[in-house]
Amino acid sequence: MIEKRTPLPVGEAVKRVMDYSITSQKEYVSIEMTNNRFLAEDLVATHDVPSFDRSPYDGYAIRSVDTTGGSSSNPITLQVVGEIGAGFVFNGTVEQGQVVRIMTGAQIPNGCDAVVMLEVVRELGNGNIELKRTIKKGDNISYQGEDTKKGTVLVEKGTRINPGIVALLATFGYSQVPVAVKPKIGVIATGTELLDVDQDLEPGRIRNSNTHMIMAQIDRAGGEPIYFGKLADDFDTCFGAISEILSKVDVLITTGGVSVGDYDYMPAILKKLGSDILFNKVAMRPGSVTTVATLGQEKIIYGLSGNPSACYVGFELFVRPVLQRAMYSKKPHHSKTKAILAVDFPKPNPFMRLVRSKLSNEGSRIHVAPSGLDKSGVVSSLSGADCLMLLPGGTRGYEKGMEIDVLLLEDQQGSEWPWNNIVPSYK
Ligand SMILES: Nc1nc2c(c(=O)[nH]1)N[C@H]1C(S)=C(S)[C@@H](COP(=O)(O)OP(=O)(O)OC[C@H]3O[C@@H](n4cnc5c(N)ncnc54)[C@H](O)[C@@H]3O)O[C@H]1N2
Ligand code: MOO
Ligand SMILES: [Mg+2]
Repeated sequence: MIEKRTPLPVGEAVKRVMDYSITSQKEYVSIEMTNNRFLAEDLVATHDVPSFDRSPYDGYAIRSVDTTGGSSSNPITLQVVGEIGAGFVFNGTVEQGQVVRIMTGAQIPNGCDAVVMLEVVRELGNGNIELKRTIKKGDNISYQGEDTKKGTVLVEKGTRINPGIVALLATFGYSQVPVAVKPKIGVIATGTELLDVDQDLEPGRIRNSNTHMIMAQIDRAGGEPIYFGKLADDFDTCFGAISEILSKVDVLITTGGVSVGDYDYMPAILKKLGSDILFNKVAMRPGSVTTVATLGQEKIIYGLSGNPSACYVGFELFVRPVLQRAMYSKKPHHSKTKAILAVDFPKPNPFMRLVRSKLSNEGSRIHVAPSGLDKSGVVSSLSGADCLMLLPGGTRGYEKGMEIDVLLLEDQQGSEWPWNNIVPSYK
């Protein structure tokens, strides 16, 4: 008799894994290694930027009062008393009728309150310049602190570091940066049919693609995969290997063997391990057989489906947010947005469908279409997928032109909780 499983709504299943959290420690890494890592502390401005008033142009630093009344019919002559490039400071104070030749980035000399660009003055060749206009106080000055003020929290702990954040880290002198330690995730494939990537095809057998895909997904999510190879569908072999791996990692992902087939040993292995099953059936397609179990307070075991598309979706929904939150992210889930359905989905389905899809700009609207064949066992639809359509179940199907929700796979912003208010559209 086949065991009866009760399907859990997708949001409820995600909530169950999120209730069981893991947390990363902090480590310091050199700034060159920080792109895509997660900040383990708030990034606070340790000084004003710029830290001194400076020139945004190549030109002359002047006293605006000296240009009063200046015009094409009343040119003003001023005396050049110095010259500074970026990195140099003019010593002394600029007096009435004097200017300093100044280059972009150099500190404004004492006494000056504006800059005129090189293009608007005439060099008279005798150490003087001529100016045919009146300049206002403050013209062409980048003031101290106009970019950012000392003490401002510029980036919150838990934010994924991007090139702009790297620029801030450098600006404030962080040569060693506090980041979250990457969670280490064990990955293992089960399936007697599986060949290694470098093996030739044999009758009835396929190459193991799932673990390689998942390791790339772990990397994309900011974690560190540890590959434990593949196992044949044999209870004792799988039980022994999985028990041993669990002593080495806090999170283990297995693929295959979670359904009800004769060689699907994961349910029995999880039982013998004494794990608590958070769920073993989710009201979603693909990935309905996705199983998540916990062992004590410390370990999570993900039994992802063997079917490639189901495996992929199971990771993005249930593993990724756990990794992101372990690294202090406040927005650990994929972000959700609206798009216009570009094709019909006439077939109703009792479960929510998560269709691997691609967005495109059509005029002013964003359209979404499947990125390939919408079947759980399909691998080719994954390469072009940048989002998952969310088509709630129990409807009479979906029609081209309807506005639907999609989860963005490549978006770095993330969301706090995308699983509310997913509105089913009706024909
Ligand atoms: N009688 C029923 N049969 C099935 C049900 C069901 O409810 N009743 N569920 C179906 C659904 S839905 C899914 S999804 C699959 C889940 O299968 P398993 O997780 O048990 O995975 P396997 O049986 O091991 O393999 C399924 C499929 O995937 C291929 N596979 C497995 N591992 C890999 C890998 N590492 N790389 C690439 N492809 C892999 C495998 O060869 C099979 O074709 O069960 C349905 N059946
Ligand atoms: O659980 Mo299966 O992935 O629905 O096809
Ligand atoms: Mg199976």
